[in-house]
Amino acid sequence: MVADEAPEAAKETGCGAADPRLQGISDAIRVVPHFPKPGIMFNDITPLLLRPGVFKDAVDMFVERYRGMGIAAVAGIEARGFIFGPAIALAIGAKFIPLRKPKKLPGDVFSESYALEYGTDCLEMHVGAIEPGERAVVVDDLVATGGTLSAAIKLLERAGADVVECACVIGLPKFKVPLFFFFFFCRGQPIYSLLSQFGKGY
Ligand SMILES: O=P(O)(O)OC[C@H]1O[C@H](OP(=O)(O)OP(=O)(O)O)[C@H](O)[C@@H]1O
Ligand SMILES: Nc1ncnc2[nH]cnc12
Repeated sequence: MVADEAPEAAKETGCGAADPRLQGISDAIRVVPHFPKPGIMFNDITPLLLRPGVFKDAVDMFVERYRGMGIAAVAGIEARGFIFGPAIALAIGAKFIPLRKPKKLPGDVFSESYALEYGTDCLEMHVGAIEPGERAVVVDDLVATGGTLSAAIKLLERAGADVVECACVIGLPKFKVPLFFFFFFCRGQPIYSLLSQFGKGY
């Protein structure tokens, strides 16, 4: 069942309000109140994954945006960035870089800690995964406070990468700085999200 508070198609994030695929993507997001903590409205993308056509629409929209842009690497954030990132990377001919939670990667790593809507966490990336000057896109399912994306951008920039954009299915207004600024930019990098939750009372 998909709750009617599901995010709306983004109006101004560059993907075009009229794209008919966005309604199906929006309809396939389930909002679960009070998960994993009281007060959190959890946006669950798993119903979308059960609809292959809708899942493909979401991946295709990212691929259409990033194909031909000289993107060398798609960096996916554990865990839900691992669902969308590899498909996008393969389709645009880029490598996939997993940005993992602590102590999962066996080699030398860069580490960045960050604050979450419901806790704190850390991301790690293998040293040598990306070369200085390579163009990268960061992929995740959702941006809320932007803390996770900020940590991902910091990791890539520490390795000398050129982070072109961050790509998410859902943008939630959990902003710590003025709304307009933060929705479109995270550490100076643009955020492209297919859906947004503006005006829904979050
Ligand atoms: O914009 P932010 O406030 O940083 O929140 C967004 C992050 O939160 C969720 O992951 P979570 O940390 O819950 O990890 P999980 O995917 O491993 O459950 C989501 O998949 C993003 O990575
Ligand atoms: N409200 C939310 N729903 C799903 N994932 C999240 N990550 C951070 N906030 C979230």
